[in-house]
Formats: sequence, structure tokens, C-alpha cells
Amino acid sequence: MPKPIVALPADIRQLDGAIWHASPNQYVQAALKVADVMTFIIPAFEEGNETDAILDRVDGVLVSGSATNVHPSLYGKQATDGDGPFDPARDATSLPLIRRAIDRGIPLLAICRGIQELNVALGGTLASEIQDQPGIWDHRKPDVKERDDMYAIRQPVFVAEGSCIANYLGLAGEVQVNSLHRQAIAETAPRLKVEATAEDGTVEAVSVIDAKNFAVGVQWHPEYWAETDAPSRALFHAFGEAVRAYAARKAITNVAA
Ligand SMILES: N[C@@H](CCC(=O)NCCCC(=O)O)C(=O)O
Repeated sequence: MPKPIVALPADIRQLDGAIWHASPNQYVQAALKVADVMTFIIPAFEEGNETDAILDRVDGVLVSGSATNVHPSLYGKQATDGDGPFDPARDATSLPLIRRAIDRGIPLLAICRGIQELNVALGGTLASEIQDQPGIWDHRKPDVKERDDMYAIRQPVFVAEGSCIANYLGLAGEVQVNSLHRQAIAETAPRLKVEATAEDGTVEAVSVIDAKNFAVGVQWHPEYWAETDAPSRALFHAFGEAVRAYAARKAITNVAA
């Protein structure tokens, strides 16, 4: 059976004076090497996305992190300078993909910006510059040069017993993760269940209530150490299994969900 395919919404980047639709290699590598799936990077358009046409052709959705933030207008807030930088094309591409993947029961793994998009897509809100709030740690990307140091595993999160995330990670309780974010979930969307938190109360993982398939988001970056860190590896493996099962069902019924 050919490797199943997951959709990965791109970021808009300016490189060498041109506009690029780009995704970091760490996501594609983790998908291939650990989840054993191929990745189709989906161009980011502010208009004209054919969401269902994309989803008809894939077996899962992987939503990556990004240095950009979801535009506050998408969760009923006025944008301030501190809320940027923005990527409206990514927002317009990713949020509908997330909603329709959940509707159609297509496996979904949302990472960092991805969990924030998942929350907004389902009606929740975000908080900016969380480190400025009393009692909240500094979850931001460490100010270092080496990416391995940026993505160093350095913070405990606490995974709820009996949660989807505990099932996928293969453990509950304290898990050590990395942390590279300035925003976080403020009001959790009605259809999301908080499944892991940091010691300061920051939401670190959610699952979609009554989801038809694998549908979780994590604030940390399991993709970065997916080949070597056991919980990261387990999460990507579980995502790959869900994607393969979806693809197999689709092949038998010859109908996308
Ligand atoms: N911009 C959001 C989401 C953070 C995120 O996805 N970080 C990973 C990429 C880090 C980088 O390349 O800067 C937030 O800050 O909360």
C-alpha cells in the first residue's frame, strides 16, 4: 500500500524578494520518519481555498507551528502591535481545513500555532505575551543560536490520566517537553477538552470532544525530537496509525469521509 498522505498548511514567507509558501523541514521529517506518511504542503491563500477538494485527496491533516500569530479578529479581539506578526493567508487556509477535517473524521494533529488555530477554529480565544501575566512562566523560544537548543526539552507538563493524549503518548502525569510560544489558549473552545497543562496553568494539550477520529493539539513541539524522544515518537506513531487506518477504510469504500 502506498504511504498515506497528510496535508500541511504552509506559511507565507518573504525570501530573496519573493513570496514563498513554506513549511519547516522538521514537520515533514517527523511525518515521514516516525508517522510513516507523506506530506503535501498546502499553499496558503487568503481566498479561493478548495478545502474539501484538498481533504478528498489526503488521509490526515498536520498543522505546524509558526512564528506568526492567529489574527485576533478571528476570535473577536482588536489586533494590537503585540499580537503580531500575522499571516492571514495561513489563517484562511488552516482554520477551514481544521474544521472540515474534524467534521469529516480525518485524523488531525495540531502543533503549537496549530493548537491555537484549533482553539480559534472551534470558537475559543487566545492570550498574547502570556509571560507578562502574573505567575506565568516564560514559554518563549529561548534566545539561542542553535535550533537544537531552541527546541530543547526543558519544561514539565502534566497529562491527565485516561486522556486521549495519555493514550497516544503511552503515559500520563509529568512529561518533559519543549516550549517556544508567546501566546496560549485563553478561553477553551466548547468542543475541546484540556488534557495537559503546565505548572503555571498554561494549556498544553487538548482533544476534540466526541471526535470521529484522532483529533488533538499540543502546544509543544513533538516533531522536533520525534525520532529520539519517546513521548514525541509515540504521538507521531499514533497519528500515523490513525492516518493509515483512515486511508485503508477510504480505499475499501473508495469514498472519502
Ligand atoms: N506564534 C505562536 C505559536 C508559536 C509557535 O508555533 N512556535 C514555533 C515556531 C517558533 C519560531 O520559529 O519562532 C506563539 O508565539 O504562541
